[in-house]
Amino acid sequence: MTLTPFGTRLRAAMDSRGPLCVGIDPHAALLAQWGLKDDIAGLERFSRTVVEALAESVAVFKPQAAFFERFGSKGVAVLEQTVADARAAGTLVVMDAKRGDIGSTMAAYASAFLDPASPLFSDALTVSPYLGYGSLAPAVELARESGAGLFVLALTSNPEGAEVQRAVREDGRSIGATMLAHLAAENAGASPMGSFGAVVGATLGDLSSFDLDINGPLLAPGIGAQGATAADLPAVFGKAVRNVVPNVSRGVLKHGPDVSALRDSARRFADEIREAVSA
Ligand SMILES: O=C(O)c1cc(=O)[nH]c(=O)n1[C@@H]1O[C@H](COP(=O)(O)O)[C@@H](O)[C@H]1O
Repeated sequence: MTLTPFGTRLRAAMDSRGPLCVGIDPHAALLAQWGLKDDIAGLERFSRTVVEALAESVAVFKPQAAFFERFGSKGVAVLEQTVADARAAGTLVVMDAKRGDIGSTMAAYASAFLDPASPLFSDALTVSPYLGYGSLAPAVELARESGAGLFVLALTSNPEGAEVQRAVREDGRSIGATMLAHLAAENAGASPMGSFGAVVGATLGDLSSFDLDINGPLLAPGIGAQGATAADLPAVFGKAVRNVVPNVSRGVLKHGPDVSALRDSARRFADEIREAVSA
């Protein structure tokens, strides 16, 4: 089965729903705050509530796999159901599993998340290129084949990322800039945009020294709990802001379990983003 390329599907979703991506991050502290137990039933209720509240309004959900994996196989079953429910409701799913390995093993990670026959098949997957961008080739190949996408960690939102990502190579280019250049090459010629995105934190301040014009999506975590705001987006991303998919997890999720409070919060973020991006 081959889907329409992820970049095309994402652009359509961004145009019709706005670009907001809500993270499904069932932190133990959030389960407690929602009055749920830190167990499978709590995890299941949390995830179902987020999908029911927001599946019709947001472009993308990004479930964070670790919060499900910590419950073992039953947690992974909830993750599968969450992905299936979200996709059945017409919302794109970016699986945040941050996979990255030597090529032969990367092929197995790719088939786990990017093969349409897999129970965990998602529209896109977050991947780490720090075993070398080339080690991601099996994932790039399978994504092209199935119509899925990737988000490659380029400039992450956390302060610790700089020691790797801003390190400068012999050719004078930073590692982060090199990842962006690889993605631009991957997306060359794609229209309306390619399926190979970069993760670039909204927390990073002025990024005008980086070429963010990769003809692909820029997943931008950091709004809300990590301190960035929607109003920061134009200053951080410049002209590339049109391709930004801002992610908010705790900033929205803390308003649950009340469905209308979750919806109001996501709507507020979406409005702020629209205002900032169109200004
Ligand atoms: O790949 C990611 O999604 C990611 C990359 C990054 O640089 N920073 C980052 O925060 N994330 C993820 O984005 C989400 C941010 O969550 P909040 O800080 O609660 O909005 C978490 O699931 C992080 O794992």
